[in-house]
Parts: sequence; C-alpha cells; structure tokens
Amino acid sequence: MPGNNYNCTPLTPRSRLERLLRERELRKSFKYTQSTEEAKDGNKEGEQFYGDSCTSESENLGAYDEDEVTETNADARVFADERPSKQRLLVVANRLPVSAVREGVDSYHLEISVGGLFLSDSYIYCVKEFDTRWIGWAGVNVPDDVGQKALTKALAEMRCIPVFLDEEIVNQYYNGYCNNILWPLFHYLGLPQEDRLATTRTFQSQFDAYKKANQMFADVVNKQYEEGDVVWCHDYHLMFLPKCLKEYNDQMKVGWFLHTPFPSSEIHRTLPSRSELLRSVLAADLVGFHTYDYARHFVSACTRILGLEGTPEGVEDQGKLTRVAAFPIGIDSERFIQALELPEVQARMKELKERFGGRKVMLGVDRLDMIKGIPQKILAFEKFLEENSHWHDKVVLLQIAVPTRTDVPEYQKLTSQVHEIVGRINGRFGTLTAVPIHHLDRSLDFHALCALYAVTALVTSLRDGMNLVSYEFVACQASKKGVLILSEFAGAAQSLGAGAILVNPWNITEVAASIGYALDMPADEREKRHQFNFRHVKAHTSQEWAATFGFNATLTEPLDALGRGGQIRELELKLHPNLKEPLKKLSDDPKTTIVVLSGSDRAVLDKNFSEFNMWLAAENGMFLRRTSGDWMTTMPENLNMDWVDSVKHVFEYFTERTPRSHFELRETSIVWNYKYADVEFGRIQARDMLQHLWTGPISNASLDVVQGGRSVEVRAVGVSKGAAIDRILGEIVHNKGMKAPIDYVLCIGHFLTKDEDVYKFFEPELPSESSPVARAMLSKSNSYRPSLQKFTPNKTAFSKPSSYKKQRSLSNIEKREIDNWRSSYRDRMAVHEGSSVLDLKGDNYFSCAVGRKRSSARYLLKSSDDVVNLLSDLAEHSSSPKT
Ligand SMILES: O=P(O)(O)OC[C@H]1O[C@H](O[C@H]2O[C@H](CO)[C@@H](O)[C@H](O)[C@H]2O)[C@H](O)[C@@H](O)[C@@H]1O
Ligand SMILES: O=c1ccn([C@@H]2O[C@H](COP(=O)(O)OP(=O)(O)O)[C@@H](O)[C@H]2O)c(=O)[nH]1
Repeated sequence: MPGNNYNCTPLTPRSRLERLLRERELRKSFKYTQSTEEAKDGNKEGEQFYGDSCTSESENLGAYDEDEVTETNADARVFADERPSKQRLLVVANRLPVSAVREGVDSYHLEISVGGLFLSDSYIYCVKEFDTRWIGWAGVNVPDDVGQKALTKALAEMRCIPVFLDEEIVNQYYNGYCNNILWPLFHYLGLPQEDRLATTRTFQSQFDAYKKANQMFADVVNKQYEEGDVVWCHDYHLMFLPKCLKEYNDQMKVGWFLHTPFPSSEIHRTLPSRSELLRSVLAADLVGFHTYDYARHFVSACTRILGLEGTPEGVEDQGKLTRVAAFPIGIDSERFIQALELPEVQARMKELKERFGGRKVMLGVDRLDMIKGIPQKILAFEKFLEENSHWHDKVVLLQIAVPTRTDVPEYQKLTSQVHEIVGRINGRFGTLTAVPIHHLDRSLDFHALCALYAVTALVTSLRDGMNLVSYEFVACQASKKGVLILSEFAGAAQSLGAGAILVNPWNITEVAASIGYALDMPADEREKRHQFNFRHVKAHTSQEWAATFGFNATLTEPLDALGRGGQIRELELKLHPNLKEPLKKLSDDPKTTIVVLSGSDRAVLDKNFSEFNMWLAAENGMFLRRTSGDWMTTMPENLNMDWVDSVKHVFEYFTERTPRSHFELRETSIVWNYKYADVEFGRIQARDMLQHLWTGPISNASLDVVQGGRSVEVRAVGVSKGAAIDRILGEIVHNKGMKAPIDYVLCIGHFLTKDEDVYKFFEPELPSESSPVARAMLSKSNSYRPSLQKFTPNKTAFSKPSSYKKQRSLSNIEKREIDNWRSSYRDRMAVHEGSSVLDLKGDNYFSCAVGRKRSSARYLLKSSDDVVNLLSDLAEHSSSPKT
C-alpha cells in the first residue's frame, strides 16, 4: 500500500531485519520445544522462561549487569549457536519504573514506582528479544546541574534515562492537562469547568504546557535514538510525542499505546484540542489499545472529527496508514503464583486469618481515584449489610486505597468523601470490638498484596482501561477459588467476564445482591468460574503483550504469526445415526436427487456423506460435487476475500476471551461459535463482537455479518445458500442431462435467517393463509411425487411457522434479487436444455424449517428427530434402487 511505512522497503539494513526474523523464528521454535518438553516433564508450566531475569532485575536495583541478566539459561540454550544483536527498544512513559528520592546533593534512593503501568511495564525488561531502555520522569524535581548529573548516573545503571520536568511544568502538564482534563474525559467523567480566574488552569495554558512537556520527552528520545531503534510511547501523557518524534526523524519506528479507555467519539469531540491530539497520535506507525472497543472509538474519532478514512488496518490519511489494533495487557502470573509459596507471604496469610478469624473478607485494591468507584462500592456494601443482618459480624470489607495524584483538587475531595462514608457506615454497623469496613489510605508491598488476594475481590471501577488488580487476584486464587465481582466497565471484563460476576457499578442494588451471591456461592461453581479465568490469566502474560506490540512496531508481521492463532477447532458435524439407512435408500432411488447444502467445508461433507450417492454443496454452495466425482467451484468470479485477516484477528481476540468458544476458518467465510460456552457470557461477547464488525473499521469491507443463535459468521458478499442454489441446480440438470421438468422439491433445513433465501428461491411469496395449498400440504404430496408412491407423512410433526400468519412482505431489493436468480436460472435452463426444467406451481414444493419459530419456510419440524422420521417415511416409499 502506498505510503504504508510498514510495507515499504525496510530502512534498517537488510541483514538486521533478517537477524530479527531469524530471532523471532528461534523464539517460536523455542516456545514449541519448551512446551513439548514441559508436556514430557509433567507440565512444569513455563518454568522460569523469563522469571529469572525478571526477578533479578527488579529486585536488585542498581546491580545491573547487561551480560548477566539479559538472557536466561533457557535462552542461552536456544541462541547457543547464534547470538543475534538485539533490536533496541526505547520505552517512553511519563513515569519511569523507578522513582527517585533525593538523599543528598548528589545521592538518590531509587524505588519501584507504584502503579499499574509500572508494575507491569517493568517486566518489559524481561522481554529478551529487545535491548530495552526507559525514558521518563523520575517523579522528583531536580533543578540543579549537580543533582541532574548524579540522578542520570544512578538511573543509567537501571537502563533508565530521566526527563527533567520542573514544578511548574509538572503542575500544568501532569496535574493539569493529564490528570484534570484527559484522565476524566477518557473515563467518561466529562471535562472540568474552565477556570477563567486562574490563568494556570485554562485549557490553553495547560495544553501549551502539555506540548512543551512532550517536546522535552522528545528531545531526550532524539538524543538517545540510533538508526533502527523502535520507540514505544505510552499513554495519554504522551499523545503529542509521536508527532514530535516524526518531525525530528520521519524514519523512526514509533508505536503508541494507551492504557486507559479511549472514549466514544462523542466524548472526545468535546475536547478543545481534539483534532490536534488525534493528528499527533496518528503520526505514529502503530497505535495500540487494550480492547477493540477503544480501538474502534479511536478510529471513529479520526473519521468523524478529522474526516479521515478508517480501514480494517487502521486510519489512512493521504496514503499514509497508521495501524490501529488491540493488544490487551496481561500480568506476570507466575510471579504471583510462586509468591504464594514464599514463607513471608504464608506468614502474612496466617496473620490475616487470625486477625479476621471467622469472618469472610471482601477485598478492594484501588488507587484512590474517581474512576475506581470506591464510594459506590462502599455504598453497595452498606446496602448489603442493611438487607442481610445475619452477615453483620461475619463479613468485613478491606479497602486498600492507594493515594494518587494528591495535588489535584478532585482527588483531594474524593479522599474526604470516602473517609466520610466509611466513618458513617462503621458508626452505623460497628460494635465495640469490630467494624465492617477497614479502609487503608496507603499502598502495600508485593508480598502483603499477594497474601491479601486470597479472599473475595470487589472491583467496581466506573471505567478502567484494563484493571490489573483483577488479574492479580485471579492468579492468587489457586487454592481458595475466591469469587471476583467485576465491573462491566473495566477492560478486564471482556477477558475475565466468564468467571467473574459482572456488575454495573452504578447499580448499588445489583452490586449489593452480587456480594450476597458471591458469599454464598457453592464450591463447585467457584471452582468452575475460577478455572475459566485462571487459564486466561496464565496464558496471556505481560511478557507476551510487550513482545507482541514490540514486534508489530518493528516488523509489522500479522498478529497471528506470534502465536495467537492455532485455536481453530472444527465444528463437529455428525450425521444422526438413524439417518444413514433412509439416506442410503433415498440416494439410491433413481428418480430422486439429493443435495446436501451446508455451510461446512468440503472435508466435513466428504467425511459424512461420501458413502451416499448424492450431491454435496459445501461452504454455502461455493463448492459442489457429485459423490462419485470431484469437487468443482461454483464461486462467483472476483469474490472479495481481502477482509479475512482482519476478521480473523477479531475472532481470535474473542475466542481467547470466551472460554469454550471456537472459530472455524473456511474458504469463503469464517464462523465464531459459542454454543459450548456460557450462554449469557457468550451473548455479551457476541454483542461486543457484532458492534465491532458492524460499526468498526471493518464495516466498510465487502462482507456480510450473519448472526446465528450461538454464532457469528462473516462471509464474502454474495455468499448465501439462496444465491448458490441456481448454480447448483443448473449444474445438476446439465450433469444428469435431465429432460423432464423437476416436478417436486422438498427443502428441509435449519438455516440462518440469511440462508432462508433458499426457500424464497423456489417460492418468492408464501401463499396466504387461506391458500388451499397451504392447508392441504403434505397429505397430498404423494400425488406430486412420481417416485414416492404411497407416501403419507406423519402430519402431527408439522406445524405452521408463526411468520406464516403475518407473512413479512419482501423488500423491493429482496424481490429483485430473487427475480434475478429465478430468471437467470430459467434462462440458463432454457439455453442448456431448450425448455424449462423447474415445474413448480406452488403445490409441489415443500419447505420445512427445523427447530424454528419464525421462518420463511411453509412448515416447521420441531427437531432433527422429526427430520429422521420424515425421511424414513419417504425412504420406505421410494422406488427400487439404482442399478
Ligand atoms: O502514574 P500515576 O499517575 O500515579 O498513575 C498510575 C497509572 O495509572 C494508570 O493505569 C492504567 O494502566 C493499567 C495497565 O495498563 C490499566 O490496567 C489501568 O486500567 C489504567 O488505569 C495510567 O494509565 C498509567 O499511566 C499510570 O502510570
Ligand atoms: O498497594 C498497592 C496497590 C496496588 N498495587 C499495584 O498497582 C497496580 C494497579 O493496576 P491497575 O491496572 O489495577 O490500576 P491502575 O492503578 O493502573 O489504574 C497493580 O499492579 C497492583 O498490584 C501495588 O503495587 N500496591
């Protein structure tokens, strides 16, 4: 594609690209070898693939030795004969993974920054494929040269490079534009009122400071940049950065990832600097979000606000493509799982047990932020206590509220509000010896947190980009199988919804009821729910997340090449055992032609029907064969299949997040099926998926989205059973050299609504209810079927569809389409055979839908058993076998 940086000749030396590709291959083969070895070893679950280097780096602050820690032993095994030089990755984030506290003129104490991004992102160190450097603010104001030099030196040992922001900038850029404007807006809390009296709080002055700060980050990156480096910018703090970087060097590979939600374009539209920010982000080559919803919102903001074109790959502006995709973050689950075995964590768990002995503990772990819904959570807990007096002295809510952004007035107000509510509830329900809510305004260290996670968790974010706390909680539940109550407005709901109790945090009554449900949940249900989520959390790690984004920004390879695929499981079509015999007889009847028209692919039909003498039409009629002959294609020319990769990524994403769902890739369609998944959760996921397919960047592609009862299917435009039937009939008539007109058609199916066009092909308008044909139905059928002499079907099996009474009139387009098919068919028949071969006048055509209430078919059969009975009846009356 012209202008697509990723498809141009690589700017990095070819040998380097080759090395990277080779490295990626090795990585994949290592993964493979590792998993086979694990299987042999009794599954040691990813034994320290990256864990070793991770722990050594994050725990021995300041003791970094490049050669020592960049590769684990496992790695060394893989790269034994070839040690490629690594791709350099410059990670730029507002806050460095370590924060500095000044202890003297030229000495600093470094500690790990608390917070989602940093706890998870510090693992980027562990992505062995990259030689990573961090660039960011160390959270401290260092105005003097001596201090700056000393801090730069101290951080260098951690591979961190500081950006020095003065107090004024921090106030206007970080407290102001980032946390008082963008943060609430991106979380649907709206914009604050602009304060005209305070010049430091106007949008314009804060936006100017934001741009200035972004330029300061860019200056540091530019200084560090070496040709071929990949620069990964993080979060809403740095939306201006991609533009600054590309202005400096348009060959730089730049990725930008947002950790918060990206709101609907209607929300983003209210932002005074809406266009400038979008354009700056679009300067990046790759833009990533946690979920498809956020990615879709971003693309639609670009199309609606900037008037640009959204494509399945991203956003296009005058030939330049910015790729947009979902890269959901994960955690280092092994780190949490293993921590539970540590003596210090065990000791803390024991302490907690003694402290709250006999009471069930509900846990909340959040930064004290408006988006986390802490007041709503506490109010729901109050309601639960109000309505369940028998739980009063048996349950306690432990809320860890980590102070955050304490210089922003809104956060200060929130702190007072929460304290007030907690005080009131404790006064109301507390006793001399116990209070129902333990509220801590502080952060906890890793071990304390792990010990705490072994209870029931309550995450009620009003909006949350992802919410790692819910992942960490799941990772720590191996023995307890505690229940997770999770806000449907957290990104994590899409991944952990199968096992969590999903709630609307604004609905206090619902959250209160969910608390009761969680507390009383039987062990087997807890176990089942836990397993769904545990599997997900273990499989989708922060390591994989960072590697996937990094490689995408580097090489633009398709996502599935990084191991996301491989989930395809065929729908298992199995023939009803009692159908074999009648089918055999009918297919041997010389006057009967049987066609099996299915959405399944050729292999599935081959497997099930090869033994019969019939016609098989696979993939909704796109492929056809007589069982005695070869497959031929009836596919229309120029069938556009360009959309397949984009849709496949969407299906993979939802398959990974919907336990027991699967998808099947066919030649002309792709089907996601959730019939084995939890029905309710499957429907929620299907709704989100459809939303994305219908309104997202793929919506312009030439495809049809077909919604089934428990499936979503995407097909090339023009693929339907009705559209295929004329080609199929044409072929059969030609092949058999049929001269006499077809005087009887029986069409039975369990079709998706879209495929009911096959009924309409034979009979565009159903007869009105008073029609004698409709009433007489199959009882007269034998007189129309020369080969089924004494056929008397079991009338009780049939009923009229409810749509029969209120016959939906066909739209003009539908009528036109059907007329076209019919006339094209008849024309062809006329050309090939010299006379019409389809002689259906309405009383010798029978259509039956199976297991449906509404249908375009004339008659309904309740179940597949009825189909078996009907076909058995038919077979009994069929004429003698073919010779
Ligand atoms: O650096 P702070 O201002 O103290 O804030 C801490 C971080 O908060 C936000 O975290 C987000 O990232 C998480 C990981 O992707 C995600 O799970 C969560 O939903 C987000 O809220 C913020 O986006 C980070 O930049 C901050 O560092
Ligand atoms: O006392 C605490 C409370 C939380 N966290 C960590 O802070 C992160 C919070 O991330 P999340 O995505 O849930 O929300 P964020 O605060 O980033 O919005 C998690 O990794 C927690 O383990 C922590 O280290 N100490």
